[in-house]
Amino acid sequence: MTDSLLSVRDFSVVYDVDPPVAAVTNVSLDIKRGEIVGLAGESGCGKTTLAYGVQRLLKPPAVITSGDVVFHDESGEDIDINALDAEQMRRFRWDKVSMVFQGAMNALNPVATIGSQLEDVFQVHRPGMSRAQRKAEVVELLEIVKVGAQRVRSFPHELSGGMRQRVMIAMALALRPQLMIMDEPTTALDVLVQREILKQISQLRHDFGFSVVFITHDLPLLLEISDRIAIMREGEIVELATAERIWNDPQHEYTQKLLESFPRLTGERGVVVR
Ligand SMILES: Nc1ncnc2c1ncn2[C@@H]1O[C@H](COP(=O)(O)OP(=O)(O)OP(=O)(O)O)[C@@H](O)[C@H]1O
Repeated sequence: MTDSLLSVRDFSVVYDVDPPVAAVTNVSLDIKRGEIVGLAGESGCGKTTLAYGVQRLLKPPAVITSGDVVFHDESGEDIDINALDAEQMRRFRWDKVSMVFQGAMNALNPVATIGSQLEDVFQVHRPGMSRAQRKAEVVELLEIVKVGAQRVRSFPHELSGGMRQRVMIAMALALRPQLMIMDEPTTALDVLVQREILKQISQLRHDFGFSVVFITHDLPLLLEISDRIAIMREGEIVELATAERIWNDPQHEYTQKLLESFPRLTGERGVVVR
């Protein structure tokens, strides 16, 4: 089994508008098994387009103009994502790769309990599961993400933003995927709640062994949580290195500028606790 979980080669996406926007240009990236890769860069640099693109989640006017994406499954099989049909892709997305979207916590159905929404995931993707098994899985998930099983009958509005986001993480975790893509998962939350959730994501990946692609414009946050960080600028990855290296010895001028743009990093060393 290879150490690499997802290999992206020469991946490019253009928005076919007038004039066309080259949102992602020739990106190559390997995500290793069990690692957290941060994707950082200013708004509009192409982070979301890249993350959605590799999962074939983009809609017109987006056009993938080049690139290969291969998923190295834990079974040993290599899955060429370009070659999957719509149904295979749909299954792949939840089973192998799951996603926590920007503002996901507001995507919960307001008139259904969180327990029933979690159960739905199993009903759709594990149709052979009994009702009792589904309920047991939901209880376990709520415990894992520290929402607590007693909340199973709560409606989304009865939970805080942080709790709702934990429910979304539980949903993304439900089918035990090998990769979780998180797009600004904590941006809407206050700093303390954000920290707790980050700690938990880090702990969960140790417990379950999945990899994480963590997207945010918040570089200080990525320095804390990531093993490696890819710095994106205008559709290209300009630097990819360990978090330590990005922090202590950034090579690219743009990375240096980006680090300087965060006042909480330019103060005393050691502001970043890893
Ligand atoms: N539907 C679209 N039509 C045309 N251009 C688009 C479309 N969606 C995104 N773009 C452009 O593609 C580029 C990359 O956008 P993208 O949303 O991927 O960046 P991002 O780094 O994720 O930004 P943010 O952090 O604000 O989400 C930007 O220049 C954006 O304006």
